[in-house]
Amino acid sequence: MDSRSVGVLLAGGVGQRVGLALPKQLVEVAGRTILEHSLAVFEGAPEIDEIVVLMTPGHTARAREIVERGGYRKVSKIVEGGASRTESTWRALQALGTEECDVLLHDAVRPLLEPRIITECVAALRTHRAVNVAIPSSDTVFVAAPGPGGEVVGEVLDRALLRRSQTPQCFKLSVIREAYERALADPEFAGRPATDDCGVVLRYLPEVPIHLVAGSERNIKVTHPADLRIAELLFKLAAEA
Ligand SMILES: Nc1ccn([C@@H]2O[C@H](COP(=O)(O)OP(=O)(O)OP(=O)(O)O)[C@@H](O)[C@H]2O)c(=O)n1
Ligand SMILES: C[C@](O)(CO)[C@H](O)COP(=O)(O)O
Repeated sequence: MDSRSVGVLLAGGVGQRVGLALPKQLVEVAGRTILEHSLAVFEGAPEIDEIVVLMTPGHTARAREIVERGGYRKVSKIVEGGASRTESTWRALQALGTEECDVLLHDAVRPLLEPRIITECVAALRTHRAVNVAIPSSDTVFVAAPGPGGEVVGEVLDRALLRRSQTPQCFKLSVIREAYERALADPEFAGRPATDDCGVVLRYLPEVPIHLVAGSERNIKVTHPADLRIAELLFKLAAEA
């Protein structure tokens, strides 16, 4: 029998880099909030049984309104997010309890996620315990090094080996829970946090291979003000296609 699959929408951030009064997931793009675009993708995915939303403190009532008005029946919980992305993930794991399931942790601010990626992630979790979504880098990437007048180009990395992580990042619940329990027990974790959930698994459960599913250039993370315009354009192009 297939496992229950839970989509976790991480929407607990404040959107400091976008710099608006509202968290960016509550900003409207192409006629609806970014949060609602992401909700719609998970609600419409036949592989997803349940959705848990992590929302910025002070905005859970708005999230509930969006969920109720949009009729997103798979949403089982709206939980307050933590002070960092990893804290929000941990809160989501606590809200899920201990019964084994597949967990797909998604940045709510990636509203252009394609259903194909969810399908492939859920399929991959039948044979793998951890799955990431990634794309190759089309830019050359190097390590910046301190130089005489500021930063200079340090080591140029082998681009053929480089990938850019996206979301959803997907795990058996027992795996991601164990990784987080070890991270939270490590006094050094707070001072050197991971920038994504795969980073937590890689550091604390290195014996678990993280299988890769191909992401998409469209699956952008709305991070800076220009990304709102890019997302709008991508939705427009999709509607015209
Ligand atoms: N405490 C946090 C911080 C981030 N996130 C979520 O993680 C995703 C990726 O984070 P990011 O793009 O960094 O969002 P913000 O933290 O809101 O942005 P910023 O860093 O510019 O403040 C977003 O969907 C965001 O809402 C979260 O659930 N809880
Ligand atoms: C999880 C992530 O989207 C993978 O690329 C990224 O690490 C999130 O970074 P952010 O600084 O929290 O936006």
